[in-house]
Amino acid sequence: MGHNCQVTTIEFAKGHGTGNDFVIVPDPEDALPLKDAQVALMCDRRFGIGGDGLLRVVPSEDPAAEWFMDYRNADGSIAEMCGNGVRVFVRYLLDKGLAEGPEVAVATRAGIKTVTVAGDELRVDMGAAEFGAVSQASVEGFTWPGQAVSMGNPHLVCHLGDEAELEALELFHQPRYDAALFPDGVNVEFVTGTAPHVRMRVHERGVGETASCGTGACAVGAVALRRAGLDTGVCRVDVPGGTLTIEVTADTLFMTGPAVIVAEGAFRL
Ligand SMILES: N[C@@H](CCC[C@H](N)C(=O)O)C(=O)O
Repeated sequence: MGHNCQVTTIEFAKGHGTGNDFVIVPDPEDALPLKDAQVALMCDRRFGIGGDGLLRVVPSEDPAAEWFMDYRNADGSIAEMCGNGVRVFVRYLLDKGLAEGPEVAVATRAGIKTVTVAGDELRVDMGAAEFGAVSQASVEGFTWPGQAVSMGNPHLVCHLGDEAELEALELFHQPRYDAALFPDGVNVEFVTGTAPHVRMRVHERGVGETASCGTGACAVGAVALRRAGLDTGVCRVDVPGGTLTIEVTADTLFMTGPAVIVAEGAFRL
């Protein structure tokens, strides 16, 4: 890559949702099956474009949706779902005239997600949070109990004592977790506050600490409501990059938040 004269250029856009940023690669012919190393290079903040993940826009094989979101983490690994990513994906489709609002169905590895334009923001039917075992996570010798939650992808939601503890947390490295419970890795959220308003930081599988994680905020909102004794309700989740609103209903969970496209270009691979 980059050492011979043959240069391939790849059209891309760049977008973010509450600071969780993505390289978007339109691939309407499904002709660019990017290798892990190529994804990692494009997501590299010094040697590439920079992003927490990559969203390849490819035709869907499911008749219920026109487009499939091929989501990859910054290290090139595949994840089942990305909540901020799906809003950014739909913002891109709408901007490019590849889909018509106000409701857009997107195929993902975690099934079809319906995204609805809600003023300046986008609201996603994420499907119900699935609660798993109680486990724990450790950072620098400190251990907190955590609740396993699946939003299609795996999460471990840990409640901390106070804001100072959350601020002081060192999330440069992957927190330690029970590898038997999460054989494919896990996204770990650290939370303070109680529903209807909580704050979180997150260490994402395949990425590191990010400014936001949509599926993580869904897991955190669902756990916060349950801890408050509520089966349904609304919880505001503040992340370092902004705010997401989580609504739990009797049979599903909605996430509402911003999605912005900030740049377009051609990457020389
Ligand atoms: N940032 C995403 C989650 C991306 C996938 C995650 N890192 C995983 O490996 O499961 C979101 O907004 O949900």
